[in-house]
Amino acid sequence: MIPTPTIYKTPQTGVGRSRALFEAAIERIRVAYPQDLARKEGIYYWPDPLPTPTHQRPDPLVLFVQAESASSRTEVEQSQTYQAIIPMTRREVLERRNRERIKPSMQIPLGLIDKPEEQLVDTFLVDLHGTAGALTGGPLLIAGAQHSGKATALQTMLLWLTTRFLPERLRCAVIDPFGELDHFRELPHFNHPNGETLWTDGSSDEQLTRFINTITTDIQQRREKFPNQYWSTQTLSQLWSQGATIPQFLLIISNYQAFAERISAFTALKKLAQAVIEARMQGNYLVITSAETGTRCIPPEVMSKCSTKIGLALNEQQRSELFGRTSFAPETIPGRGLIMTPERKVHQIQLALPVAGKSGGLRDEYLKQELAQAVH
Ligand SMILES: Nc1ncnc2c1ncn2[C@@H]1O[C@H](COP(=O)(O)OP(=O)(O)OP(=O)(O)O)[C@@H](O)[C@H]1O
Repeated sequence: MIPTPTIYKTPQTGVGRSRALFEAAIERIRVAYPQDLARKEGIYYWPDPLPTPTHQRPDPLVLFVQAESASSRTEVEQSQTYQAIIPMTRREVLERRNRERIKPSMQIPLGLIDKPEEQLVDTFLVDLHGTAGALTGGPLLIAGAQHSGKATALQTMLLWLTTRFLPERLRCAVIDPFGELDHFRELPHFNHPNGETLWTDGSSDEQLTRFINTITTDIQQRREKFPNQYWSTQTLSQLWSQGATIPQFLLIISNYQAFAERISAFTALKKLAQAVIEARMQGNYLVITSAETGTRCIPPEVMSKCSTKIGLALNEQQRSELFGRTSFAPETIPGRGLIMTPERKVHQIQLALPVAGKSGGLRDEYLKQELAQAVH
């Protein structure tokens, strides 16, 4: 017989007190009626809350299962258990891609999503390819305040994609004005067949123009080889299975707002973004991050085409620009944000770190070591 939990009346004196009471009540129910027992009796049970990075535990959610043998990790770190969104180590995923015939996919696991109406916490996937129309996938915008987790989200995304796909299956190009993705720069996924590294900080118009020309020429050539109507009967997946090696192409423009003051660079970037957006069916994909959401920082023609938008620690006006007036303010936690789902509902998400580690400095070091592992 399970005792009914007792919830004591406590005078409510403010938000802090009501939250404490709420959490205490949940804790009592949890103790009185454990999840396993509830499941056995066929009772629907609420899922665990989204993992929250704290001072003591800054890395509760990571992309891959952390390999125990990572020799550089401290003993404390090795003994920690992490919630991983992919139930495999990175090495296992690398081995699998060398062994198996991998299909093209721009579904990227980025964290966890809370769906209270379904009493469900699920893997949060963004889908850069998408299938049927707006909001089911397509260009992604990650907008967030400073230090909200934009660069980390890009690192998690790049770690997943470059682990999952061999360089001949995925080509990446990055505009990274603040050097936040430098660790990935040496990966062969950024090498263009013409010998260029598809990487720029965009600090000079000349550099940016060269980078843009290389990409737009590629898009044009792919379009000439495989015109639009061709893709109504063929998919990249079919082409791969017939032995064609056409890589998926991903362009990342990090910190778009950094170009707002440079009119010619801003215009050139807009044209590049539009060219990639229009060539999605031919396997070209776009991800943008920005610390600002206004039209001065992201051209409306680009913003309106970003059918997936993630908002991290935004103010009220920015949230309403992204999600409309109905959205709510999540707690200010690194990697915690909002996303609008295809049903036009706004949900909370927690993004995963690329690797575990007690501090930003250590995580940086571990990420560098991970990426140094052979990719072939
Ligand atoms: N998903 C996450 N889980 C835990 N910590 C995170 C997460 N995302 C970011 N952080 C931490 O928050 C801090 C800021 O992250 P990040 O540099 O990615 O933010 P940013 O928005 O790119 O910042 P900036 O505006 O300075 O470029 C870092 O210390 C990082 O480790």
